[in-house]
Amino acid sequence: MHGHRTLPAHVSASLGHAAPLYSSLAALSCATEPTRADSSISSSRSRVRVSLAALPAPPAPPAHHTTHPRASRIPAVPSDPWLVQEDGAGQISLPCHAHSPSPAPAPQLLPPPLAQPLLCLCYLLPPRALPCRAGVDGSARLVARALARVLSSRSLAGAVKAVGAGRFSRARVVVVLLLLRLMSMGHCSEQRPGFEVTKDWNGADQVAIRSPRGASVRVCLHGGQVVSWRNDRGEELLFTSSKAIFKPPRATRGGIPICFPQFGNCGTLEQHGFARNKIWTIDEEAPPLNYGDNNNNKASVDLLLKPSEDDLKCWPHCFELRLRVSLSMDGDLSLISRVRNVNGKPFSFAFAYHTYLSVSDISEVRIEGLETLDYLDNLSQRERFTEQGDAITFESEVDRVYVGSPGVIAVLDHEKKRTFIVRKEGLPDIVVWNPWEKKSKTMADFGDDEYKQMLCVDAAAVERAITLKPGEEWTGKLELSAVPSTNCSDHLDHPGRL
Ligand SMILES: O=P(O)(O)OC[C@H]1O[C@@H](O)[C@H](O)[C@@H](O)[C@@H]1O
Repeated sequence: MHGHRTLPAHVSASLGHAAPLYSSLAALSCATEPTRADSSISSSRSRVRVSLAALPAPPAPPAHHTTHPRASRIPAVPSDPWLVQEDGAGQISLPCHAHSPSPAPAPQLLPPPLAQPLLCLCYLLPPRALPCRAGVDGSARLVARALARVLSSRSLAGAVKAVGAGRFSRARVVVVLLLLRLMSMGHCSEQRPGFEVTKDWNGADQVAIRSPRGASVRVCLHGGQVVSWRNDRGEELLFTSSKAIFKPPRATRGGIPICFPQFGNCGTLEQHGFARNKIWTIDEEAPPLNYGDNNNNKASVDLLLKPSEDDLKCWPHCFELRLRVSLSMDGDLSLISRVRNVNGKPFSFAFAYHTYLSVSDISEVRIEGLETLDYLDNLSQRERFTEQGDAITFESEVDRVYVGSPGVIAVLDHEKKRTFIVRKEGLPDIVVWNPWEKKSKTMADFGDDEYKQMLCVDAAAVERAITLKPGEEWTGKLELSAVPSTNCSDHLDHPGRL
């Protein structure tokens, strides 16, 4: 049976904003050449073969697994968010099946006079102009060409002939092409690859992003908290306590809790503010970032927190707190937070990425980049001291706010021969915390000896509150890389690379 076909969700995701175009073309194809859409077609000239034939349907998702509306546009195979696969012989597989929570909408037929230039467009768009993941690895053009072939013919000329009878001057085709290209380029910088949404222990949504090389990050909507960051060998880079309590409204001991709008107990709110205890939402409509964040080669998810009625009672300021969590191809993790004042009057806040780094043994760890800085010692009523010359090492409890710190610091784990490079923007301070033995024993959600395996190094704005006037927005960025210690000097030599 041959009816109008929509593109599989996999393919739609890879085509991004261009997907409706291809769907329409697919519909046209089915209308004109019904037998071809379900069969494998080979082009001996191009050696491109596209198989739209039935592939095994993916297994039904487990009961605890939901697919977010946006995630329905991403591959069913979560380990491949970059989607389009291409083998050495130039073969592209476009699986027909992808589970989608809602029935696919019926495609709209394009009138041939419109379809003709659009088909040309499929052929002519350069990869970068396609606002999609496939564009990142350069295979969008191949997909477009292959699709066009499946739709109608083996060559552009044949395809155009098969699709429409209308005649267009070259100039008109070029104008349409340029317009569409401009439109797609506008979306290009903000287009983000997909992610997978599952449930955590408490039924709260959790977002997973995976890079093709195997690195991954998981973010919990409870707290907007990154709870796991793994490198491409699958090694966990963030610490989470074995005694962590994963139950809202308690903050989870580990990962990267967001401290907002208060840091510590310096204010009237609960310790570290309420953001880490709230349920965030996935932000489908995140506005573009004001400054350049090169999202190519990154997969990301945008989260949003707005104050509830209860929040407004204890902190009467209307805000929007956005968090973009991105994972690069290399496995670097970046967090970009934006706080917008949607209030009628100014407000001030503190902020910190309370980052629990996983270390081999705290006695083997040192921090470079904070030497000679002033710090406020939380263990001495925030008295101000100056760090003396050397890299910071650990022999007892530490709870300090290093003020006016540089944009890049390094945390070296001697035993693991691993260095965390911490880059930050918009966050002048670095908080360093390790509870050590005695305090560990007083913490219900922390193992007695776990202080040896963690070190909190928080990019933060603590000493001086950030003030926003009505309508103003603040941005604070953290980027984390974990590199072999032998390579870390490269990173430290380029402090401006954020
Ligand atoms: O137990 P919490 O609220 O997660 O805070 C842990 C620590 O977080 C650190 O950032 C603070 O500097 C410490 O003072 C605090 O003890």
